[in-house]
Amino acid sequence: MLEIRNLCIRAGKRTLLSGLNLGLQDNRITAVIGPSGCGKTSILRWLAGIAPPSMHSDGELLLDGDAIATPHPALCYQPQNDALFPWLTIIQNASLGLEISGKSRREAKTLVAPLFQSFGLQGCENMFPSQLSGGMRQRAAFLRTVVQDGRFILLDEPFSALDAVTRLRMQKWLLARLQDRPRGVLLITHDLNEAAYMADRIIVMSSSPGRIIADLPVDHMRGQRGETALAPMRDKLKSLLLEETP
Ligand SMILES: Nc1ncnc2c1ncn2[C@@H]1O[C@H](COP(=O)(O)OP(=O)(O)OP(=O)(O)O)[C@@H](O)[C@H]1O
Repeated sequence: MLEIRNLCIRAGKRTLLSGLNLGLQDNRITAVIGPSGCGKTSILRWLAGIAPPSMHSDGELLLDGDAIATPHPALCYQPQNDALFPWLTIIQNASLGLEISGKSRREAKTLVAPLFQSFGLQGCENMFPSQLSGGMRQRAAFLRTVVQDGRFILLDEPFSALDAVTRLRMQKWLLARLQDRPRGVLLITHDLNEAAYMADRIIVMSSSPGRIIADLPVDHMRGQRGETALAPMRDKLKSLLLEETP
């Protein structure tokens, strides 16, 4: 269990978050939705230990009841922008997290290479990020994050740059991967259908300052949610967000 306790974030005189508490269960997908600017990315950056110096953060992070410092090897983070290094090839970028965690370059490439096919990146291994489309770069960043196999995976709009079919393919890939290797996932998304389709639990946030206004369990089994299950949840999320957005 990963627990955020009493997280306060300020940027200058502005309070973004004031006393946010959130527990994330192992092996569950928790989606976070909320209006633009309510602080979703700021929470993830804080969890990843990369909050910008212009923000002042205060709060406690506990893993199985013990306070931990960040960055922490149990937490893998995919930022909203792909953050690929332009001077590294795609396979070098995708292997980087594994290398940082102690794998040899060869070992890391052996683990990463077989996934290029499923990610639609076959043939791009030795290209540089500037030679790829935005959607391809986002998939490379997603690949880099999931292969690290952290106990908790923090995803900030991981599929936002993908076309509808590729997005669905990647969502299904992640669900299948989690079936084989259960992990806790914190998924930030603006796509209400994605939240309703993928998550076991959906947190709805409001802004100024950011706070949790709803914490909704999703009853149906992941990956087996047809339109009759998805539609009422989407409607509920939409009405909650409409109430909160001026
Ligand atoms: N480096 C920074 N320094 C100061 N303020 C920042 C910084 N980055 C973001 N902010 C401000 O913090 C607030 C929250 O931003 P954040 O990116 O966490 O929101 P968000 O909910 O993820 O938004 P979105 O859904 O648009 O990605 C915004 O008002 C933003 O302007």
